[in-house]
Amino acid sequence: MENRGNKGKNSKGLEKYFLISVIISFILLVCVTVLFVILISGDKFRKKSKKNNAGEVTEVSTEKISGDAADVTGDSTEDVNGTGVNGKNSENANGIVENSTEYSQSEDVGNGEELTVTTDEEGIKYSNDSSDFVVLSDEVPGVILEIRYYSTYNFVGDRIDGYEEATALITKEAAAALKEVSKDLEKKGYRLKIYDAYRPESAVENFVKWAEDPKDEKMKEYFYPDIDKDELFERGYIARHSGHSRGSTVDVTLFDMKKSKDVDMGGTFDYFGEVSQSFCEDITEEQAENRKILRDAMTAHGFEGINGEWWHFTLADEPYSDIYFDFPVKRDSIH
Ligand SMILES: C[C@@H](N)C(=O)N[C@H](C)C(=O)O
Ligand SMILES: [Zn+2]
Repeated sequence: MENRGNKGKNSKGLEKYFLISVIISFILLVCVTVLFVILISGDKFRKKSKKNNAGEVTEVSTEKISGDAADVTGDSTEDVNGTGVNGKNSENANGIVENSTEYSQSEDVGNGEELTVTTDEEGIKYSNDSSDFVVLSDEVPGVILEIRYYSTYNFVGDRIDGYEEATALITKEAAAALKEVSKDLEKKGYRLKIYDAYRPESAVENFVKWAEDPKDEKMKEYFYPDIDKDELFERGYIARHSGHSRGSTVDVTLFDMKKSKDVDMGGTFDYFGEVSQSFCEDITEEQAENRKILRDAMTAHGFEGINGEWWHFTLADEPYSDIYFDFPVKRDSIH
């Protein structure tokens, strides 16, 4: 009887130890899990927080996403703090897809205005805020528009992405300066004819895509007969980040009101070759003088030309010297 009583006591004691060790193991498991979760989320937070130029903390994800690249290629857009973060995914050499994310912030652009600006992984700033832009023909009476990238008569041979109407948009500052240029030239019997003004980033992307297709040379004989298509960017005839996208650049020529025709500049718009150089010596004196009339009128009101293209001028004191805009060329883009 006493033996049976001891056996009963021993098995109860064993049960007790078993129960206690189960409880301890369970508590240990919970602790390890909690610790693991804290470590993981801490790491993620450290990666996501980065100070922007203004000293504010902005979301910048450098998160690595492994797995099937096909699932994650393309652009992703995610709203963060109401401003937006655009992630562009690219696969690295190890087959890991890196989400090198752009970030957006509100930026004081120095003229009392705040713009929402997105900075990409190369540090290039973009905005789709058109609030400082106007319709050029509303501000400069008598200006003539021949918007080549809306038409198909340009070096690509098609309407260019982002040109949705045959109109010209430009910053208020550049429009005010052009108005003065136009007034001066009118006294001499000329009007300004505009080929291009603000150029959306999407248009530049269209140029880049076109340049990557060596078979598409349908406009070669008119615009670049002596230059290999694959050298147009390299030689500076077309820019990957164009001053036009900053909103204060125009491509312009003179229209003679008495003769009712374009003034002879000894070369045509977007001809990629030496004759387009502003001070080309291979043109007549009269043609050189005509280029001078245009250049003098533009520089008198704050524009600067470039050597490679007699028709291309940028407002020297441009309001957005490092911001590239991307909204469509159409009246509706202006509020
Ligand atoms: C493409 C041509 N019209 C032009 O604008 N070229 C300059 C270099 C640019 O792309 O800004
Ligand atoms: Zn130009």
